Amino acid sequence: MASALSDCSSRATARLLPFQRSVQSRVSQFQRSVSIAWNPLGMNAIRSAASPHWSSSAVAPVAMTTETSAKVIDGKSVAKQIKDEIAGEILRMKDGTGIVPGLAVILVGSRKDSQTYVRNKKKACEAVGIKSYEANLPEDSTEEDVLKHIARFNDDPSVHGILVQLPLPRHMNEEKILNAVSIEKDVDGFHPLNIGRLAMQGRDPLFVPCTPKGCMELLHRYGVEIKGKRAVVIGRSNIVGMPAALLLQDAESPRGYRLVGDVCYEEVCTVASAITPVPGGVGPMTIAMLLSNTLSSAKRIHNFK
Ligand SMILES: Nc1nc(=O)c2c([nH]1)NC[C@@H]1CN(c3ccc(C(=O)N[C@@H](CCC(=O)O)C(=O)O)cc3)C=[N+]21
Repeated sequence: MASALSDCSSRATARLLPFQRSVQSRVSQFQRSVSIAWNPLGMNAIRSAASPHWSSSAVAPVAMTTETSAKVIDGKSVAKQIKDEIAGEILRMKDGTGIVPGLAVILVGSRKDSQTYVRNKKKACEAVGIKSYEANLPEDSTEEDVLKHIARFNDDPSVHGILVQLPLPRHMNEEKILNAVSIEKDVDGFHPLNIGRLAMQGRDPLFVPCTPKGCMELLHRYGVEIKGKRAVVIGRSNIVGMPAALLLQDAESPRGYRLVGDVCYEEVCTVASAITPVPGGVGPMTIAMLLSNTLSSAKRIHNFK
């Protein structure tokens, strides 16, 4: 048995061969979103495996002509549940302290996809009671312009999370800009210090990157045990693949690297016990985790338990 998280930023595009009986998942980023597939029980067990952890309302079978088909992990419904929990916590915090969490998003340029993501994040913030702040800078801004906005948000006590929408225009040094975000407000978890801490035993990062965190949360909420399983992560981008691998290792999985390839959803459905769809899988979870990180940040900064 094996599982895989694949990151479509990698060049690997091989299709899963059904006879391998291995589990594949796909974690893509940016324009595409993410799938997780998991086969903890093996193919024969799939149809009879009615684990008590699987909430029937959150699980739907995929229409397939083949004999077996994976449970579809409903990221959208889990994300909604999490957002409801967050909204409750924000009310409690507001009642207790008068403070509401604030998220600042910096968008440079006018990429349509980035504008859509930013709009969706803003809507999600409003829905749970997070105040959102926005800085929209023109494509030809300088690094210094962006750094100035980061510094302003770093110093603004009503802002608890800062997100610099990626990708940045080519003329900018991404590392330099992400480095400037205060580590206490780095709700994306992209600051080198947060990523470094994720890799170190016994030094918890202040924030875990939202997409891999969302994948782990889906596995957790669906009762999928990670300990002792073999996991394959495809792609090692700083924001999805690499932190995903670190989080899975944390769960005491054996270590090792091997390139497997991208996933073919239709084929994987026949061998995996569970898979996340696109849309409605990891994408909505990414946003829910961003809200969760922003809430945790506000709680930490104001010492609200
Ligand atoms: N600093 C930064 N942090 C990010 O977290 C970040 C980023 N930059 N740049 C872009 C990527 C992409 N990303 C997505 C979030 C939600 C969906 C999402 O909710 N997708 C929906 C589909 C939406 C649609 O209808 O197209 C779904 O999968 O169901 C997708 C992609 C966050 N990103």
